[in-house]
Amino acid sequence: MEQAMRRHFFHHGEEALEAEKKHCHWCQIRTFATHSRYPITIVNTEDDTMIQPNFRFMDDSIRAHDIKPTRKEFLTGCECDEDEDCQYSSCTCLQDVEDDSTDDDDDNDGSSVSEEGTEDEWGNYVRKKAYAYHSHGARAGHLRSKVLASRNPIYECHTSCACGPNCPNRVVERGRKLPLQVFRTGNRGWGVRGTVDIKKGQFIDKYMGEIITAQEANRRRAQSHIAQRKDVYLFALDKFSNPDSFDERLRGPPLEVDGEFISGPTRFINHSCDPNLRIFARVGDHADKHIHDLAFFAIRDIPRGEELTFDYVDGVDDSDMDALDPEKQKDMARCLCGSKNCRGYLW
Ligand SMILES: C[S@@+](CC[C@H](N)C(=O)[O-])C[C@H]1O[C@@H](n2cnc3c(N)ncnc32)[C@H](O)[C@@H]1O
Repeated sequence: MEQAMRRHFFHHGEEALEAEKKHCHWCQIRTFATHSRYPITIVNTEDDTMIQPNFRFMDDSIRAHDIKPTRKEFLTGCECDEDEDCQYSSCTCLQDVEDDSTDDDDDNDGSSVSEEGTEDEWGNYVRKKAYAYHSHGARAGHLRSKVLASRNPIYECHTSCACGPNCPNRVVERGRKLPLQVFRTGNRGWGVRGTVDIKKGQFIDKYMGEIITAQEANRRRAQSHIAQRKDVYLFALDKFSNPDSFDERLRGPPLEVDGEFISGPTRFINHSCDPNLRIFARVGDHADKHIHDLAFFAIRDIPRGEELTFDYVDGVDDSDMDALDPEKQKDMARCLCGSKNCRGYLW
């Protein structure tokens, strides 16, 4: 680690080393557009281990050649005149929001949240807020508690919309706004932490990787030398999968994201049975539901330096009690999250 770091800092300014630079993780993260404001750092104070050399840092997912972009004529966006309008149920980007009922007091950020067409106590018409975020004060742009506690998808405005880049409903679209550190843990390989305090509801980053078909994902599972462990890097984009959908791309087996060899820092986030993050499906253009984003948000305040974790089996019923069966335990991976409510096994 020390040697590779010295090589990077003292030699990778030289032109002749292009081939070597391509494989240097520090050079890869330096190319990120956000590098100067929100850098990714890599540290190892535990041992001499390096991140595997065949891993490549990227700041967005890449689509496999056989995954065609949606045809232009199917792309649609909202036609809101003012950016501010994109918080309300009248914004067409929010037409599929499932639960846009009034929010709880805990989330009251001082703005009006009410049923559409109702009047407030002063007789003013109040529009129904439908977007997922707080709009005012210190929590502006943070996910509301009600959404955080749900497994609902997040619908955002995007490049085909009439609203501008500063529209409040473009939090994931605007990208990561936090410096993150990939660090060597004492017992679980690499992990990730924030180098600043993180607030409940704050967007962390997307899970990135190669977006591939289900067939290709299965081929990679079968080929992987870590066999069933390959699953830990493959995320199915199945939030909108529906055998009855009129969109054939939602009827078939979903696309998957493989972050094992090409990904961003979130690929190094470890599991905890008492996690501080959760993944949400995020949609921009409604014609791209089959290729939705996977966005990490903080589910509680996280002080700087605390390891970021999510529950690898969040929402999956583990009631078959395999973890109590000594025979099955032999094939299971022991969980080292150290939390009080640890289930004992990862899978
Ligand atoms: C997605 S990777 C996370 C990054 C990984 N630590 C690394 O060094 O590349 C998942 C792997 O990390 C390890 N891991 C993650 N959470 C763990 C936990 N709570 N207990 C034990 N191992 C864990 C397991 O080896 C798992 O297969």
